[in-house]
Amino acid sequence: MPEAEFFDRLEGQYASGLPFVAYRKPILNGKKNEVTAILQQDEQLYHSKDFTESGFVFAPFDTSGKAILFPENASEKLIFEQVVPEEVPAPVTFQKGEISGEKKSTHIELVTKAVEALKAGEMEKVVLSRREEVELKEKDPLKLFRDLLITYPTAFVYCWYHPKVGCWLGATPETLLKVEGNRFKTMALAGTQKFQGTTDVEWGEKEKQEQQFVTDSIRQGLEKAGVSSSGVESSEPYTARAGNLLHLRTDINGKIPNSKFQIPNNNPGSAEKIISALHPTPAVCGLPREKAKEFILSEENYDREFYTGFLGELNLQKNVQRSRTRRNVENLAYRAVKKETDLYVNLRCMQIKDGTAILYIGGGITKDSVPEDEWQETVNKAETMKKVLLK
Ligand SMILES: C=C(O[C@H]1C=CC=C(C(=O)O)[C@@H]1O)C(=O)O
Repeated sequence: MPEAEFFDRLEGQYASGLPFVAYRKPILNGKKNEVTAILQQDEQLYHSKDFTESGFVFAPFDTSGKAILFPENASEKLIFEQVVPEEVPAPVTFQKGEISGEKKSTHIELVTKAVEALKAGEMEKVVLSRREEVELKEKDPLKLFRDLLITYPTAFVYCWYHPKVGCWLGATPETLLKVEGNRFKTMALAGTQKFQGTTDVEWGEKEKQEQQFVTDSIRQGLEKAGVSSSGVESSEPYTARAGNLLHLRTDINGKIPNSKFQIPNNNPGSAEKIISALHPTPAVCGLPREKAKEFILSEENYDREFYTGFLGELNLQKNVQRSRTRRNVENLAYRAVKKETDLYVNLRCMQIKDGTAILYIGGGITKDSVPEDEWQETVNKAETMKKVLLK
């Protein structure tokens, strides 16, 4: 479908107050640039019971909250091929919004309290966050989405809307889980520094340790979910760029080994166990998970809602390129039911409300964290989104 028609349909859906999501997966080696939209045909709020359904899921951080679903069978799907400029545009210079001194001191107090608890051995790591409001010049979320698409080719970029919930936008670097057939992929992402023209950088002990916690805990979680460690492979940690930031990343992938967790095409729901083993990862919550979650819920002083939750395709019918060769015709029955789950952690995101963007930004705290540095890290992360909002 032509790009103009795609966005006309989305504008129409938004103007009619009907739910939709538009998204593009990270572009790898300049290859895949499909932008997809899922347009729900009614304004009902559907929920996923156990991730056995098919559709697009939008889940909150707090697992006691319900995950919202745009069911595949109640939605229309649109696709256009994004033409990506050869050169990614240089980061836009933008006016820095004033951040109040009060915001800074509140965050520093929160981090200081956490460092004390970490030093006392109550937890090993906790991820703490804050919100920041930015007055929007461009108030149309779909225009902001178009800017995000161009600015962040290697992120999962989305714009999600439901009249009963609100509008969220983001460009996240973190995969929660990808399942195709009986293979899965996930990643351990943590540690942050500013990108200054090269990915060839040194990492401090604090960041290395913080990221190792995430890798270890994901592997343990997978094992608890029944995925034996012998079926899991991890890369060495490496530096990955996300906009104006760098993170330490380990890719983890493997085979879902026993028949109980096989994900054959007629049993699309078996991703559930792995989802609950992974979410919320120590990249967004902490370790031990329950202690860190308790600390976050009692000390952060606001509701994260969908920030650090997850979103993406759930058991969604995979797009198949159908050529007319005989072999493909014969394979069609099998191919047409091929399902894919592709979920991302909702980071570098914002909520659009009454002409204002509410940005959500956080960072991992360990006993060695320096509160002033942690504050600066949230300022750097906020820039990722402000680049598009304040240009
Ligand atoms: C919680 C966030 O980032 C996580 C992901 C990558 C690196 C992180 C860090 O260095 O602290 C965080 O764990 C956020 O961006 O709001």
